[in-house]
Amino acid sequence: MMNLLAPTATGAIRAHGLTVRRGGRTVLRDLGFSVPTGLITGLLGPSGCGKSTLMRAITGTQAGVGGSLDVLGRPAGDATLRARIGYVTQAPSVYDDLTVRQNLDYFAAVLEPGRAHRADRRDSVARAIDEVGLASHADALAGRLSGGQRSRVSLAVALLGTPELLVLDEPTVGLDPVLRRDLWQLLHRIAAERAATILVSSHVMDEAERCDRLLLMRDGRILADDTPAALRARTGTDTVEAAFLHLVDAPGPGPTPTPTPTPGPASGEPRKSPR
Ligand SMILES: Nc1ncnc2c1ncn2[C@@H]1O[C@H](COP(=O)(O)OP(=O)(O)OP(=O)(O)O)[C@@H](O)[C@H]1O
Repeated sequence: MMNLLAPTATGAIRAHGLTVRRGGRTVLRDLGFSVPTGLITGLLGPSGCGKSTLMRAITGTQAGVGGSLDVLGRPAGDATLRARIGYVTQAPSVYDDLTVRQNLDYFAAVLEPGRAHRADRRDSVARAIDEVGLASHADALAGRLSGGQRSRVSLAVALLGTPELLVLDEPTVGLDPVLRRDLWQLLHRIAAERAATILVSSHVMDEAERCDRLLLMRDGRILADDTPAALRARTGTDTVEAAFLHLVDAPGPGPTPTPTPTPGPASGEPRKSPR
């Protein structure tokens, strides 16, 4: 049986010897990893470890990138990838003086301009608003929404155009525990219903348990590329946070950055669990 939780040769993102220099410093160093298609991969690590830089490299918005980085079968930054990736940055651009629907209409028109696409745009805006649960707020000004609702507007913008890959930079920052849980449930629904690959960053280790796979980062390097269960088992710990600390304290050159194949859904970690 195919192992759904292990990276495959046709992973959505594949990096080899990936290095990024910013401001004269090497901030990502010789990264090698694979992000499997159709799963939620969490990119976790302390503030400043390089999560946003890696996401920028993946979305083709970062200069100074060396090594090999393939996204959806194309080199990162390739023009054909623009419509295939939805990217929500840490400072998402939502216009406060527009309604939710007007915000989405605007971004839809940028993505798919022209009168000929008007009906498509209307459908894709309606679908995105519905998917993020904002149908009842579609005509509310974005500036009057709560933090959780605003982050769902950003997510809806990223869903326009039916992207195959969603890259979300710390979408749960500033949300209370209930809103965080709701957003994770929404991400799992989107991954399942759209068969999309989601790469989501967080510096909150307890969010790791909500991911199908994890890339743990520290100081510009990948510490581990595994499932939460395999990480806990490999390090003999009860939580991903403890596993992370175990890896940080490990003597020598540290754990191998290459992915460890792990048991699939049949062995105890379901593909989609209620989160
Ligand atoms: N514009 C920049 N020029 C030079 N160095 C930068 C720039 N932006 C970030 N850096 C450096 O790159 C490193 C990685 O930063 P990055 O923002 O990718 O980390 P992060 O893990 O996303 O942090 P956070 O969780 O706080 O957002 C840090 O050492 C940071 O100081």
